[in-house]
Amino acid sequence: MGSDTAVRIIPPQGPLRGRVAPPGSKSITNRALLLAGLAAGTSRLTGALKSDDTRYMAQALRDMGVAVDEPDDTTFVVHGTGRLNAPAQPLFLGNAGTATRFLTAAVAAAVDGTVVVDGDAHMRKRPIAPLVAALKTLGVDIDAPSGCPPVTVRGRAGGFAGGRVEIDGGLSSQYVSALLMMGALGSRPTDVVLTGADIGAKGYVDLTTAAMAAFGAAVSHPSDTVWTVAATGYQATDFAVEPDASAATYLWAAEALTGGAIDLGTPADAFTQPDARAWDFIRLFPHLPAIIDGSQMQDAIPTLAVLAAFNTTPVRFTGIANLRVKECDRVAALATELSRIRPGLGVEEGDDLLVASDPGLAGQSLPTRIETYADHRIAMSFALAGLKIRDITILDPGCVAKTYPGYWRALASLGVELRDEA
Ligand SMILES: O=C(O)C1=C[C@@H](OP(=O)(O)O)[C@@H](O)[C@H](O)C1
Ligand SMILES: C=C(OP(=O)(O)O)C(=O)O
Repeated sequence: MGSDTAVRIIPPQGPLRGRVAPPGSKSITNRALLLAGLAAGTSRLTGALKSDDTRYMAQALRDMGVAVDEPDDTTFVVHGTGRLNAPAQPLFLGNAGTATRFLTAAVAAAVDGTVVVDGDAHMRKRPIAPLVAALKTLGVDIDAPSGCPPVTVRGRAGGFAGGRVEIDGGLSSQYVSALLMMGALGSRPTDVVLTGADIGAKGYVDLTTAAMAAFGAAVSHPSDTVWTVAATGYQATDFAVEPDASAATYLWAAEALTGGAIDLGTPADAFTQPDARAWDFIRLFPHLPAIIDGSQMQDAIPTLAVLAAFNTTPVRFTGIANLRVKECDRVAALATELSRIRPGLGVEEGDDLLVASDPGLAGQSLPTRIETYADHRIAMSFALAGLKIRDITILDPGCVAKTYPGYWRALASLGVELRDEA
């Protein structure tokens, strides 16, 4: 499905039942790919996600001389050499925040030569200045004149001494993760010190340190705001990627909305990713609480916001300011598209999103063409509205390829009828 297509969701007659395993975690796949690429030796990553975001990471590694084989749909075999070559061209990373932020730091310590880290028009609007400033304090020769990609890094493999680096992770926890993964490449230990506002979704930093440990790194966390990374480098290893918790939220919500039973193959409490917390709310549907703090499960907010439209009482989402610097301004997109379904259904109040909620929406015909802003999560979450409301059409459905290329097939396999439209 290309960007000029659309898909209309036909609400199913009854509960959705069946088995759908979500794909591998984007966050974990991109950490594991990078760490495998930085290690000397062969690492086999199984259960991995193959999607736009992970293909950009894999291709960037290939562009820097790392052989990455793909023996099947869920496996990457990475042949690291312990160093990355300067690429002949800028690294093009689409709109993959993880790949862009993680590689910006890693290439400074692993490449001898100039690397331009770049992305598409959306990525060129996503801030990276705090990470660039932090890398400068470590002596890295780096520029990002617009404060967003493209970033030019003049790397010095073997030249990173480690030391102390301060970072404000208020806009993105990915800056913290990027510095941590770079930290193990120093000649001395690195202290990553958090300043400023608290980081959203600290759980992503935990995912980073867990992946680093699997590839032989040693990270201690002596206080809430400090991580110390030993100068170990990375060791190749075989690594199993867990399923994607953010992808799971759409399936949990589809189950809740239709009163169905979808077997994901992984119980909610088995995920280590932050978005799995959304289950604690989804299972309360249609009695979601009046206020939901989204700060620790940000990528699940589109799912919860669409679910909230069918709740018995209104829901205010707080702690979501940095949803404004994701693939699109998700606070604005959610308010606009909910209100396209019914005026006033979603309202922005400062950085909060207020969802008016109306269980009576279910069963109505409300012809609506949902703009998706090239944002996979807007497409996937509004498809859920189409399970209950007739004549919901999702524009640019192909944008789900960023993290869940099989999403529409998964819905179809559960019996949801999808009609392609122009
Ligand atoms: O570290 C990660 O894997 C991610 C961190 C979060 O981003 P921010 O840290 O930019 O909020 C999340 O939204 C993104 O999808 C994945
Ligand atoms: C914010 C997201 O992605 P990223 O920052 O990795 O591009 C996301 O997947 O919702």
